[in-house]
Amino acid sequence: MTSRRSSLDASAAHAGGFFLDDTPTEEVDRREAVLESLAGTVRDLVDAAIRTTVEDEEVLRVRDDLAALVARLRASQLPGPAGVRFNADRRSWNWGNAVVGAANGIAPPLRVVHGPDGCHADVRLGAAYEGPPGLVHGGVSAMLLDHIMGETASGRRRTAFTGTLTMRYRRGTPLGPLRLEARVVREEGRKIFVDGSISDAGGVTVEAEGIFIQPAGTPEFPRT
Ligand SMILES: CCCCCCCCCCCCCC(=O)SCCNC(=O)CCNC(=O)[C@H](O)C(C)(C)COP(=O)(O)OP(=O)(O)OC[C@H]1O[C@@H](n2cnc3c(N)ncnc32)[C@H](O)[C@@H]1OP(=O)(O)O
Repeated sequence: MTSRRSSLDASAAHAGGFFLDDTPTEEVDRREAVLESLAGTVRDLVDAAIRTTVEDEEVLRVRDDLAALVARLRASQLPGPAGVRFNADRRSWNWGNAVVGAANGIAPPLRVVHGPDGCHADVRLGAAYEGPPGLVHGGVSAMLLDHIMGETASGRRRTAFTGTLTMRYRRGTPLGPLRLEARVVREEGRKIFVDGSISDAGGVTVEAEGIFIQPAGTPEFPRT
């Protein structure tokens, strides 16, 4: 088995909280597709584990099989979290991210679409995201909005951290298909004010207002 650490870790040089990594875009794309397919199966596993009704003995056999699979993946590991990396092409990848991480089986994952008036994402949340019966956990709603609003503030050209996030839960958000939207309302110096929402087929379920801050001294790139 080939270890990826040599190219995806040793080449990385720390740069302002992000990692400049010299892995060629083609190799990043290939590895991402492989990890993404694994994460999809892990996601399916999480849902299956929550909803299984098979007998106890079978659950315990599956547990043992899974422990053996985990040991195979542990044969070669990064020393810590995956971090955020980018290369000279400005191809960035954050495979462990809690919301969009391609390798993260507990990320929904959100696929954020950047448009001229803001960002949106369509997502289907299943049993793993339940809070009240049949409804999305309020913290999950906040997490997803935090991410899409942060990405909107960032605009793929600067770093923007959440300073303040205010949520208004108008009604329960049902598990199932949902749309998230976010847009920049205004900017004041390093502060970026962003509105966001989650909707189901019946309209808005959660509204949010956020103040995102571009940390002092961090670079701003031209829009792509
Ligand atoms: C190319 C790159 C692409 C990158 C893509 C990445 C996309 C990722 C998307 C990820 C999305 C996920 C996102 C996440 O999950 S981000 C993770 C969650 N957030 C954090 O961990 C942030 C922690 N906090 C900090 O790091 C600092 O406190 C920050 C950076 C926020 C400000 O520290 P800084 O030292 O810079 O601040 P300053 O004192 O110079 O003040 C500057 C101005 O800001 C105003 N202010 C300060 N604090 C707050 C506040 N809390 N609310 C409202 N306003 C605040 C302040 O009054 C002042 O205003 P004014 O007096 O000038 O009017």
